[in-house]
Amino acid sequence: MKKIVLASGNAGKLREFSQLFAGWDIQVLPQSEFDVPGAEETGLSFIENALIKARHASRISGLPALADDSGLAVDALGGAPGIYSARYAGPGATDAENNRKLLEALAEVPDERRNASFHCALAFVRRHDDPVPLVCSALWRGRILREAAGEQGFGYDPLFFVESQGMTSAQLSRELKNRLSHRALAVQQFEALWRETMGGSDLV
Ligand SMILES: O=c1nc[nH]c2c1ncn2[C@H]1C[C@H](O)[C@@H](COP(=O)(O)OP(=O)(O)OP(=O)(O)O)O1
Ligand SMILES: [Mg+2]
Repeated sequence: MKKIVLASGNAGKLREFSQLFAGWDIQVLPQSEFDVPGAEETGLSFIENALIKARHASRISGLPALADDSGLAVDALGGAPGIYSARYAGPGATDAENNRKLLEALAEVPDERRNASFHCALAFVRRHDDPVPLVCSALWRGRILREAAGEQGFGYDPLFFVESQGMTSAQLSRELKNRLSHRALAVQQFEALWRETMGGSDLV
């Protein structure tokens, strides 16, 4: 089976991807298997950072690589923390620290102005210098609660209220989150691009 590297060190993402790619005829291996260290995320957009991470993992592993750059954009904060979501409370911040900082930043914001969206950009490269990467992105709308609820998922999930389900994304089953989320929607787009581009090719 063809192997690709999943250019992420985030255990929550890796769990979701293993389910999202379950039916595919490719083997998706985490970058830790190739001793790929985290890349410096110097881009100004999710897409730029996804490309940086994919190229970095492909360069080190010598395999095709797929990266996810994602985060939470809060309307009342002008789109923050955005691409800085993972480092919102500082370099190496934990999910709990980031969530606490978000609640503090929104302490004075009324319920009707707490809209937010999760964004996910995916980038796939066949080689580190691939000039025609596959790139796609998607978003998922929700609202930021005043306290955490739910134990599933990771990151900002306990604060992200999904209106259509009446619960946070940390209260959704793994299956349901993987049908509704920004990451699930981006993988659907990726599948279409993959079929269109890779169908019948020996590039990967
Ligand atoms: O479904 C999600 N549910 C909750 N939180 C989420 C989700 N998706 C992204 N997030 C948050 C987590 C982290 O604060 C940031 C991603 O940052 P991001 O740089 O893409 O990932 P990361 O540094 O954790 O791992 P890596 O870069 O190795 O993939 O957005
Ligand atoms: Mg990161």
